[in-house]
Amino acid sequence: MSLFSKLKSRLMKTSSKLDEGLEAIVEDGGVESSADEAILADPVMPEGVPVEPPLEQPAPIPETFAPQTPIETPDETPIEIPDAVTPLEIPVETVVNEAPEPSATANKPGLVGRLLGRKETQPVLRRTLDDAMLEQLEELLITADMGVETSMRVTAAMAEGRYGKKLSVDEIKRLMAREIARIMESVAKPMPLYPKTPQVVLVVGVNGSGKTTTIGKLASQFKAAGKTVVIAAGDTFRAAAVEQLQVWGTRAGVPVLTAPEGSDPASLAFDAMTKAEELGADLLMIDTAGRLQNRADLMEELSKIVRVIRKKDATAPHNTLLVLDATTGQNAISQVEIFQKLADVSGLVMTKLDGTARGGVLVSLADKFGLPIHAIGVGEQIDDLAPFDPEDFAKALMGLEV
Ligand SMILES: Nc1nc2c(ncn2[C@@H]2O[C@H](COP(=O)(O)OP(=O)(O)OP(=O)(O)O)[C@@H](O)[C@H]2O)c(=O)[nH]1
Repeated sequence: MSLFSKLKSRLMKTSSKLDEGLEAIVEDGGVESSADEAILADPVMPEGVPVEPPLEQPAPIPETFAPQTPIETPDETPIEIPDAVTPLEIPVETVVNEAPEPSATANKPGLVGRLLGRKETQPVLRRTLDDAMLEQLEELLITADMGVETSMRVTAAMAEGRYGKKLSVDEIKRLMAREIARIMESVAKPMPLYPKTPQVVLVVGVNGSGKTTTIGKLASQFKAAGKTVVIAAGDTFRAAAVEQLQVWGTRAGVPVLTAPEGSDPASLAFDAMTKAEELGADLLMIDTAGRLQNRADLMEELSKIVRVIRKKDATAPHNTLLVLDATTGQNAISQVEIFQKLADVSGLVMTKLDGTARGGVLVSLADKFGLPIHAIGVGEQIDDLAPFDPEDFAKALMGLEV
């Protein structure tokens, strides 16, 4: 199964919610019209046109992490990621030359066609885009957790130049997917890898958001890329959290450094730095506690970890990943606001996008904060961490085919 098909099947809850909603909206006052009517109404959106304008070059294949020019050591060459980690299944856009010319899409058969028995195009239900319809579309996006502002932005963009025109469900989906992909384009950035080692990755987020699982998945991908990884179980106050991380370490084949229950997480982080240096590790991933009940304590805990690791490397941590749970919907927005105050968040990973009808929250996050989205979690298995591709995501969210 291609990565896109997998993503699409995993995002089914959000897309089917949007699908059902869109059908109900178009049925409400929609009239049947021939398929070619849309072309007359809106020449820029013939059916089958790709969401994005055709690319001259094939789109780059996204990964959950990427080599990048170092901050501190600009002379060193970026690390090369072996092909083993390239998500080979990701389809490269091949639709470039397949978009039919509008005239070719107006495929009502002529006399010869009719004589040869070609069928008339099936009539499609379309509704005229007016204020009432726009309001309904906006509400639908809000129910998928896209947030009020982002939902308004998406519907306003799709309405531009199309007010009073007739639109079908499929046309609305394509217009929306195009706008969503546009909003998310600038935040789709794989996690940067630096030549400086050990690269310290601090992983933050509320308990249960999927930090442990994401660390395990990332460690497994790094390992497959030939990197040496060390994990530090920084949530020393919860034995269950440490055990869970050990399970993931075993799965990924990566050592997990632990400390006795209740010991100082900063001291563990310091020891982990020492160990990672001794082992010549490329990456040190530090799990942290996510108790928001006492924010002052958590802030102190996180800043102490940072202070201590900076004694060994003044540039650390090199990444601070905030892990967010998609099933919390708009609550993820306030989590970003809180963690931005607690730590210097450098990028996001959104988990549990499978099985939730609230996948639109990622669009809202991208629109509101513009923080890089490195990867998305689409299941509980070790390989269920996908690179974030805005176009595939937008299409999957809207239930469209590539
Ligand atoms: N369906 C699904 N479940 C996920 C995903 N990521 C994590 N989970 C599940 O979410 C639950 C919590 O994940 P953890 O990784 O333990 O979360 P945590 O943030 O480390 O939580 P604590 O250990 O309590 O701090 C587990 O049951 C995971 O299997 C995902 O992408 N999809």
